Parts: sequence; C-alpha cells; structure tokens
Amino acid sequence: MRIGIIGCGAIANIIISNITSEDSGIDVVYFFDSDIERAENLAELANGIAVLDFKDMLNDVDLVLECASPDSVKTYAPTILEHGCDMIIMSIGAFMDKEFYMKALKIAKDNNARIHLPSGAVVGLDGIKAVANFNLEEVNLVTRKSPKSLGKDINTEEVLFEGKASDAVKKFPFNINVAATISLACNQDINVKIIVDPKVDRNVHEITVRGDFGEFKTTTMNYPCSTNPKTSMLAALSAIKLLKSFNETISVGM
Ligand SMILES: NC(=O)C1=CN([C@@H]2O[C@H](COP(=O)(O)OP(=O)(O)OC[C@H]3O[C@@H](n4cnc5c(N)ncnc54)[C@H](OP(=O)(O)O)[C@@H]3O)[C@@H](O)[C@H]2O)C=CC1
Ligand SMILES: O=C([O-])CC(=O)C(=O)O
Repeated sequence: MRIGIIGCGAIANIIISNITSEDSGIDVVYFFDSDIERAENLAELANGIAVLDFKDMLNDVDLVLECASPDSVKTYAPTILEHGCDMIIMSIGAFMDKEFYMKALKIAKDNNARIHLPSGAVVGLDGIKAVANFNLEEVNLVTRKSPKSLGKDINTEEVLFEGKASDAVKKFPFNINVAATISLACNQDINVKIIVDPKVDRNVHEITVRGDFGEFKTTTMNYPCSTNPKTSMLAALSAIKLLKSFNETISVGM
C-alpha cells in the first residue's frame, strides 16, 4: 500500500521512525507540509518525495494520512476523496461540523473511498462503539494537561472549558480531537471538561460511560510528544497500528 502524508510534524515523525515496509506492507512515499523544509526533512529520512502541492501525490497513492490540522482536513479531504484515495484522519475535530461530515461521507461513498479515524490518544473506543446503541445515560471526557501542553502561563489548576465536544474542538482545535472521536463513536455530542493542571506532566484523558450495559471508566495517562507537548505519543502509535492492521488476516478487538 502506497501512502502520502499531509503534515510533517510530531505524529508524522513518530510514524516514520517506527514503521518499515517489511513489517507493515506500507510504503510511505509522499510528504506534504505548508513548511516545505519539514516535508523535505521527513522525505529524506523515509527515502520518499516531498511535494509542493498535495495534489501531486494523488495519482500515485492508495491512502493519504492527514496529521496536520482540522482546517487542512476541510481544505484537502474533498479533493483526496474525489480521487478515490482512502484517508486516515488525525484531526478528527473537523468532523464535528455536521455539514462537512455529510459532505465528506457522500464524496467518499460516491468515489469508493474509505475514511479511517484512529482511536488516537484515548483508550476505550472499542467499548464505547459496542454500547453506543444501548441507551447511554452519560458519556463524559475530562482532559487534564499541563500549562505547556495547553499553551498557558499559569501555576494554579483551572477549568478552561466545560461544555459540549462540538464547542471544545472549536476552542481547542489542537488539544481535544479525542472528544470528537468519542462523540462520533457513540453518536452523541459528549460532555467535555478541560483542566489545565501545573501538577501533571502527562496528557490525561478520563472517560466515563454509563448506560443499560453498566458502566466503565478509562484513564489514559499519556506521555506528550517531545516536539509537540499538545500531542500524546499514543496518537501516533494508534495510527501505526491502524496502518499495520490493513495487512492482517486475523484482527483482534475493534
Ligand atoms: N486524534 C487524536 O487523538 C489526536 C489528534 N491530533 C491532531 O493531529 C494533528 C497533527 O498533530 P501533530 O503532528 O502533533 O501536529 P504538529 O503541529 O506537530 O505538525 C503538524 C504539521 O502540519 C502542518 N500543517 C498544519 N496545517 C497545514 C495545512 N493546512 N497544510 C499543510 N500543512 C499543514 C504544520 O505546519 P504549521 O506548524 O506551520 O502549522 C506542521 O508542520 C493536529 O491537528 C492534532 O491536533 C493530535 C493528537 C491526538
Ligand atoms: O494527544 C492528546 O492527548 C489529545 C489531543 O491533543 C487531541 O485530541 O487533539
């Protein structure tokens, strides 16, 4: 499978450093970034090709992996899907815009393309998907990050946001894509609290789900990426696992 990457930052660098075509059947060939130097550096590392225009990769890839920004999804995904290329999208917050979601869905269906949204920086999506249609009374996400991760200069704990996921992704587009992933998995605009906490050095996501099935809670205490503290390492690792799973005969879990 031939892949092109859009966005050559923290997630892309972890993916390239941890995936080989021998163990995955994946060839990451093209690299695009608004900063061409970043695309060139990563292309050099991966023995690939940096492109000045994302369209230059579309005739030669099976799948485009977006790890750039929610705006980039809205700008590039329609053209990519029209080409019949599959996509993995990390900036999942873009899909909380219902109109855009429906548009992307239609283009993908019309062009026989698939859109994959990895579990990213949280655990528990398997369970959330399983119980989604069984009368959920409560789905909550509490995210706790350091001032560095949230770009704040404060030394006391503070609730920065309390509300719905659809608002959270607008106010914190680079910190709370996981709220969109959970919302899409259970088909609800979930409740989100974002806390800046000087006592933590992890990106912590606590999910609580309650309904007819019972209740579960998951806590993910992520190490942030060294080059981008907003982003957890697990986000990149989940994309790597998803890429490798395309080549599996037996798949375990969801
Ligand atoms: N689903 C999940 O669980 C998670 C999702 N994410 C999301 O994944 C995305 C990538 O994260 P990460 O690798 O840490 O981000 P980085 O900021 O480290 O890298 C993103 C790169 O993409 C570039 N870029 C941004 N917008 C565009 C655009 N429109 N066209 C071309 N290049 C662009 C950036 O350039 P510049 O810096 O100049 O903007 C930067 O070089 C982010 O949107 C992030 O919020 C992150 C963590 C978890
Ligand atoms: O990586 C994380 O911990 C979560 C994150 O930034 C996001 O969901 O956008």
